[in-house]
Amino acid sequence: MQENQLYRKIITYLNSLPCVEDSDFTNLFSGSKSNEINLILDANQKIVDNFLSARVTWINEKDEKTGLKLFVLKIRRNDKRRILRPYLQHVHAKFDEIEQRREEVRLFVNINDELYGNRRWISVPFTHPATFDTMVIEQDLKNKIKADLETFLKSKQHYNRIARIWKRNYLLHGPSGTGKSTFIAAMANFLNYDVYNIDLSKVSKESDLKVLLLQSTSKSLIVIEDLDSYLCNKSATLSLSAILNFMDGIFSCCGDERIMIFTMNSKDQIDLTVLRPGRIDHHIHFPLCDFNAFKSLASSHLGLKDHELFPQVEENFQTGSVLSPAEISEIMISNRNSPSRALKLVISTHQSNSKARSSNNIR
Ligand SMILES: Nc1ncnc2c1ncn2[C@@H]1O[C@H](COP(=O)(O)OP(=O)(O)OP(=O)(O)O)[C@@H](O)[C@H]1O
Repeated sequence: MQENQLYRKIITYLNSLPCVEDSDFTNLFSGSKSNEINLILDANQKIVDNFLSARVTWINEKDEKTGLKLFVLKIRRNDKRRILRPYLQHVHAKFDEIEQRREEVRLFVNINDELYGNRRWISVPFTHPATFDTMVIEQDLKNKIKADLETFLKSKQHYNRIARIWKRNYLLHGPSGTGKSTFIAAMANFLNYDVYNIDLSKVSKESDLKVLLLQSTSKSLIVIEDLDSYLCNKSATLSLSAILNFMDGIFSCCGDERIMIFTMNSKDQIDLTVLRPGRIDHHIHFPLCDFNAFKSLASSHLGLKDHELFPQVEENFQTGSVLSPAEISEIMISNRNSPSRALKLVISTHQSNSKARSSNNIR
């Protein structure tokens, strides 16, 4: 069942009121910063608000039979006509203000558990430190992506005018360990968007996929990782048409200002209908490490701008790229106290991977 967005807005609004501290039972939760404590309204509590000199009462209830949580709103009969609509508009506006101010990005994962009732997502604060600055990708490409995202953010009217849904779909493709997941984190931090990460193995039918979209919010990244392995898996439960509908069907238009991101190790085996514009608007390739990428990693991980072993590393890289940034990064992290050892290991790993690759090619 779809989560009632108005319910979410009202909870957020009420939890922001100073009078939440006056209720008899309030839950205390630690916030994303170490010294932050948030008060969250408990069940069956009454909150009294004032609006345009009228008293407004909210009671937080739970329906015993259905388990549904609901709010009862009480306004005096004489005030109702005068304040009901403006008051609800006020709640909407305050909610938008709170969302704008909210710095915390959250990571949502889909669940398939009766315990959570109708909820399809659970979330935790998203604290991944990646930024575009820390990513090792070509500077030109980085600038293009940032510009594309900035244009997207300012394009609400443009999308409206051309009758298109305000969303953009990205495909990140490249071998394992080249930074696709890290890039998603950098994108979320750049946009300050929540991340909804869909695990398709927990989705058994197309309607569940639609509910997941309906229960996600605007200003979000909707992510499906390793889509190629799902599409090539003969025992996958969702059909190709379910995935195509998800990518740009009618349900993908609920909520706007969204970015969908799909990752693949390779798009070679993928049906072209998956990749057509609208389903994928922007393709970004994540390659294995070349010498320039290696130098960026050496600078950020080892503080090296140059080293006597650099020419030898460069010579190795000229024979082709066989190491991912993840592999090089790991070598550098484990040997950060000895840059020379780190570089020697990069060279020897590169050589052994190259040998393994060419003997595989011969066979
Ligand atoms: N281009 C990159 N820039 C900076 N760090 C990178 C890059 N690529 C990989 N890394 C580092 O390597 C690790 C693994 O990267 P990541 O998980 O993003 O790769 P991936 O492409 O998503 O891999 P997979 O396809 O296996 O999921 C991360 O800790 C990340 O910091």
